[in-house]
Amino acid sequence: MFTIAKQFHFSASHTIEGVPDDHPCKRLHGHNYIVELILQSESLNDAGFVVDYHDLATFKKIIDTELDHRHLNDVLPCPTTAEHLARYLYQRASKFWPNVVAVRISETPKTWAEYRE
Ligand SMILES: Nc1nc2c(c(=O)[nH]1)N=C([C@H](O)[C@H](O)COP(=O)(O)OP(=O)(O)OP(=O)(O)O)CN2
Ligand SMILES: [Zn+2]
Repeated sequence: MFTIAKQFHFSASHTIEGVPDDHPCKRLHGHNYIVELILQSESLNDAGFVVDYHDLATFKKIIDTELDHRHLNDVLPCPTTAEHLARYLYQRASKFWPNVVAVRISETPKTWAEYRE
């Protein structure tokens, strides 16, 4: 099995509503998010790729258009946690690349959340 991954970046603000009032994430704040898109395949195409990294430019466009420099609470129809964001982007990506296996989101250098089916 071959696995590839590519990182993408965006900046956005959010609040998390479902936490106690004294939780810092209830306050308006932002992150420089890192998104990792992970794809797998048992075979390679004629060029020797799972997917050409260049073809993932469509995913960058989705992130830039839908998430970058936005308030995530206005975008996602669910809590704006890293977990939900990972699932949202997995579902967007898997429409274009059926061999997406996971999306991983980092809000800080010390944390990540991943969605895979
Ligand atoms: N399981 C989750 N926990 C938290 C999420 C999340 O999306 N999923 N999000 C947040 C905050 O939005 C933000 O990411 C802060 O995280 P935290 O690691 O607490 O960041 P800090 O820089 O404050 O961490 P230090 O403890 O200072 O290292 C919170 N939890
Ligand atoms: Zn946050």
